[in-house]
Amino acid sequence: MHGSAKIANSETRAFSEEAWTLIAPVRKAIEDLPLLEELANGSLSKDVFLNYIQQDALYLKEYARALAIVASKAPDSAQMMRFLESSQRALQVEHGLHSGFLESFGLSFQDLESATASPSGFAYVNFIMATVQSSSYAIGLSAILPCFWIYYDVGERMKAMPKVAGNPYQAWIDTYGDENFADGARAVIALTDAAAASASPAERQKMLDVFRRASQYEWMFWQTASELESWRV
Ligand SMILES: Cc1ncc(CO)c(N)n1
Repeated sequence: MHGSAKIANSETRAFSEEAWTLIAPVRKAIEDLPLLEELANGSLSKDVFLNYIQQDALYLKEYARALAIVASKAPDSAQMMRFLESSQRALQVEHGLHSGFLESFGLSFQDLESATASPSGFAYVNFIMATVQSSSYAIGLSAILPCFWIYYDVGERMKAMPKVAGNPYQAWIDTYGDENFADGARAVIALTDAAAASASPAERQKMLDVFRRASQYEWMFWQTASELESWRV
């Protein structure tokens, strides 16, 4: 009995390790993003930040729906509860963190919700929604995991940097460097590993594919927000 638990464990561990290694080039590109460096040192232009935060509010609203769909596919009530809570948290961040920033930048919540999703933001949420709606729980988890893991990773890195006095973006850093956010991200990693343990080889491959694609979109989301990307026609 112990033996098989051990085997399951090393197999499951392998999934998140393999997935994280697979996206090493994407992670490197994220580390090199000027937007994140400037957010950390407080030098980011307000226009770019506001554009990012507006796009992110639109994203989080849809992401919250995706989490609720993942919850509906979970095999037990503990996992359902986790994703329903995460869904609620995403909406709280949209309303709390984002509207807090808007106030300090002189915009209203209406401005936030009336914005149009950028081509890349739109593509990302639609990819996530299509994946969670049409796929198994395991594949759905792999599509939503990069959102947790990459922000957790960025939050940890920023937290380790010396604090810049008067950084107007400190609340953003604090949100994603928070221990609760870290705990949540680690829990989703563990659940994805557990789901991968009973996935067929084909399903496992699909899990890696969607994990990588979502990670690429995470990079793209920040990159295109810095470019103030909009619909060209
Ligand atoms: C685009 C994006 N991905 C992940 C997160 C973290 O919840 C976020 N706020 N925005």
